[in-house]
Amino acid sequence: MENGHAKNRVAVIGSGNWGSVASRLIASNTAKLPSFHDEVRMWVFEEILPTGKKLSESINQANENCKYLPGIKLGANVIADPDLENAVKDANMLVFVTPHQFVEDICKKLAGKLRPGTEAISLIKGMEIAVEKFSEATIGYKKDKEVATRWAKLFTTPYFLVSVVEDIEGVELCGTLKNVVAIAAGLVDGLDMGNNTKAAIMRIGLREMRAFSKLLSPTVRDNTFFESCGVADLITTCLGGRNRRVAEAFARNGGKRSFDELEAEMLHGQKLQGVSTAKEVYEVLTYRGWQELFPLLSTVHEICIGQLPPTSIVEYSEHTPNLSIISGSNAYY
Ligand SMILES: NC(=O)C1=CN([C@@H]2O[C@H](COP(=O)(O)OP(=O)(O)OC[C@H]3O[C@@H](n4cnc5c(N)ncnc54)[C@H](O)[C@@H]3O)[C@@H](O)[C@H]2O)C=CC1
Ligand SMILES: O=C(CO)COP(=O)(O)O
Repeated sequence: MENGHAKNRVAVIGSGNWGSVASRLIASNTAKLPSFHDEVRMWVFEEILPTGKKLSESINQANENCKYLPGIKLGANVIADPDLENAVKDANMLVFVTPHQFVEDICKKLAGKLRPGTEAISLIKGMEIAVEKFSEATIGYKKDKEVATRWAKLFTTPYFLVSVVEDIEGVELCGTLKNVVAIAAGLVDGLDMGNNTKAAIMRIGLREMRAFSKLLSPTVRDNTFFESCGVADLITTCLGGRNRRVAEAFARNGGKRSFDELEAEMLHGQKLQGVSTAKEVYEVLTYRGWQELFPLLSTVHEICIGQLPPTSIVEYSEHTPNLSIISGSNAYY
């Protein structure tokens, strides 16, 4: 018996690429661990496939998400459920893993529908784990290490190492901000600027991530940026992620085709997070008067909305008066 329940029941809210991978990973553990019910309910945002079949039915029949994670069996104990309320009604552990733009609406629908004492985690990390290549992740927690450890147990496998860090805000902000830097890295790729430029962009991006996080939330720890959720996730996403790939196409098209158009064409229903995150970050920068402190984060948004050309990603330094801060000794950098 853990956290007051006879057995923990897990529901995964989301069934995209990472949502499907997470469900598979979790289900492989719930099937083995006596403190968990075997079944993992996976809420599916219902879609009709080109065959005319419902996505949720297709997943349950094939034990595979043919749209978002084709070719990978999820495990017989993963049950796709298009009814959000039904998917969570028996669960005491919720795993949120939808694109962030949908979370508010989902939370409104869940208000008042959860069992008392229900715990939740938000997934922020991305790697090639569906095919069981070695990777790792970080769980951020506040005070209660026992809760964090229970979540870590749910995710850890021999090929997926999970560490816990007492810094929720730092872990969250790492996962959020690296998607903006990934857009910058993709632009550099699309401009054929080469590895040195890309490495410089990643380095400046990491410094801006850390500085922005610490300004926003002074409890954020430096060490968090050296965990898997920090530098490792930044590297993987800048080398191979969806944000990087679509940004590369955006730059190759000279900014003439919008991110929305390229996302729809290239990702087939998967969602970019970096473009909307850049906008949200920009709003904070503008509101707080921090724009000049964060030239990279600001420039990414201005490029995404067509205010600046893609080439500005390597030019902002020339007309940004505060850039010296980045290489200087500013307390935040
Ligand atoms: N794919 C990856 O490697 C990783 C992704 N993440 C994060 O996890 C979150 C989810 O990403 P993925 O699972 O990759 O999703 P995805 O981008 O592969 O798929 C999009 C998902 O959104 C759903 N959707 C579309 N419209 C919706 C609506 N109106 N309401 C609710 N859902 C809707 C789709 O049905 C689909 O499940 C994102 O924030 C992403 O950044 C985190 C780590 C790794
Ligand atoms: O980690 C990820 C999202 O947070 C995956 O990155 P991409 O969406 O760029 O593939």
